[in-house]
Amino acid sequence: MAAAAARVLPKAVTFVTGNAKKLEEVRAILGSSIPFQSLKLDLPELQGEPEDISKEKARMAASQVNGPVLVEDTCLCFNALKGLPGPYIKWFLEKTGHEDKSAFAMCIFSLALGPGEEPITFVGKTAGKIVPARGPADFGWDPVFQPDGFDQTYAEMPKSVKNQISHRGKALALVKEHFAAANYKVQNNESA
Ligand SMILES: O=c1[nH]c(=O)c2ncn([C@@H]3O[C@H](COP(=O)(O)OP(=O)(O)OP(=O)(O)O)[C@@H](O)[C@H]3O)c2[nH]1
Ligand SMILES: [Mg+2]
Repeated sequence: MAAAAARVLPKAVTFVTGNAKKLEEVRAILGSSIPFQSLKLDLPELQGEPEDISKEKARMAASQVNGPVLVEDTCLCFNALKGLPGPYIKWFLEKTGHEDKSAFAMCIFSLALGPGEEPITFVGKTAGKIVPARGPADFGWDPVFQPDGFDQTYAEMPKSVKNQISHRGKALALVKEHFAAANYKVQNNESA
């Protein structure tokens, strides 16, 4: 019996983000494994469960792009605060006496093949702890997150090492597996 026909996409997948540092990492991690173009859009910052936020971002992006999109939502979550995500990090570090500085970085990619299509999610998590800042401060909380098994923070390690072990690297490994299995065909390959 012949294999199921590959799904034809009207154009290459667009990775939508307003964050240049994310785009830099996604490019480095994906290389030429998945042909994609990118678009800088400031999507609304939604509230809710990380997976729902990521899916909703994908729905909004797919309707704006009118085609297949990939988006991601990232958070740094503290085990001491039952996984409460990111924005309270400064307060957490300076004002709280929590003994438990363990945390995890989580990245949830969502792929929507077009407007109105249910997004598929890919989750990557890296466990570590929150430490006083070390290393270059050009990407969010990289200086204060030290992954388990390493004596450097994300900011201190070479990019190639971060990308191999990071929340983003792990989630993108799943995205790559999905693309390899799905074998999408792009109708009008005008991606760069
Ligand atoms: O130190 C970091 N290392 C990382 O690997 C990383 N990934 C994301 N972030 C930051 O975490 C917040 C998430 O927000 P976020 O997912 O909504 O992203 P964003 O709003 O910047 O872009 P986007 O939503 O347009 O894609 C933003 O402040 C990002 O700068 C990171 N910080
Ligand atoms: Mg955002």
